[in-house]
Amino acid sequence: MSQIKPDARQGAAPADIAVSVRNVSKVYGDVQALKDLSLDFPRGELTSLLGPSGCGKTTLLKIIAGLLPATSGQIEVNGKPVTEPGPDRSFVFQDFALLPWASVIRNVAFGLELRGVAKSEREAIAEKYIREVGLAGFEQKFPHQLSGGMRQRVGLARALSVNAQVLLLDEPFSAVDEQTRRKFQEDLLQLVQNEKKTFIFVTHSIEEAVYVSDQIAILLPRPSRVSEIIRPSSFRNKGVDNIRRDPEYLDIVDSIWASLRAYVE
Ligand SMILES: Nc1ncnc2c1ncn2[C@@H]1O[C@H](COP(=O)(O)OP(=O)(O)OP(=O)(O)O)[C@@H](O)[C@H]1O
Repeated sequence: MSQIKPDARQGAAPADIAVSVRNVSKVYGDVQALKDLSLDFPRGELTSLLGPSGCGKTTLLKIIAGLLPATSGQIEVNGKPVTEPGPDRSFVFQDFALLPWASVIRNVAFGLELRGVAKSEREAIAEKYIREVGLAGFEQKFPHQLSGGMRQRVGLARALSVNAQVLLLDEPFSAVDEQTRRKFQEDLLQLVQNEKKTFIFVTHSIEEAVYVSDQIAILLPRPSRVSEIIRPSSFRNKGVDNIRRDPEYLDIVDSIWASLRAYVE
């Protein structure tokens, strides 16, 4: 692994940066949620934001999505300042945000429908991503006929089908059981490899962050700042079944827990 202190990050992170967060602060009334936070997200990689509850992870994700203005500082996606939501980014919400009256295929194709893409074309694209997230055969089902985990996959397929280059995932696996969660994590690794998109992933789980990430940004609270950036190196290509017993994986999990345990009330 490489551990990068935030102020030394430029030297060690890959040069091809898809999303750059520079000196971002966010104040809600008298709560300073983020303070002078800077962080780079390398293109084609998955970066996790990990930190105690209330440390501003969702706030940062929403600012990158353009759903919330920063109080100060800049965000750039592919070198362009973010001022509002745009087609280059897609947010997968914690609570699914599916259309209850629409079938899986219509839900997945919905972003393309809004963009005026013809029905046959958008359904072909939706089919591809429905397969890729493991929902083949469920195209004509409705959200209430699916488990929470399956609904989450519909949200992910919808985000992929609009071909956004940056996918923002806010605790996408929090509502599913442990076995489903593990399967999702494996699938996510595969998706990151296949899709070459930039994933920004919020999670509360140290193990999950280490399992799925190319880069982990540890955020500490009150006010939120980046305390450490960790880039696991040795286990990523050893196969999904071997990661959890890899010595580097176990070391990183332990060292993150040592950093965060003081913040658990
Ligand atoms: N709309 C809001 N108005 C006022 N304060 C807010 C608002 N949204 C978030 N906050 C505060 O900002 C801080 C950061 O919240 P945020 O939800 O970004 O943290 P988080 O790390 O995502 O938390 P969690 O892990 O619990 O989801 C918290 O103190 C929270 O109470």
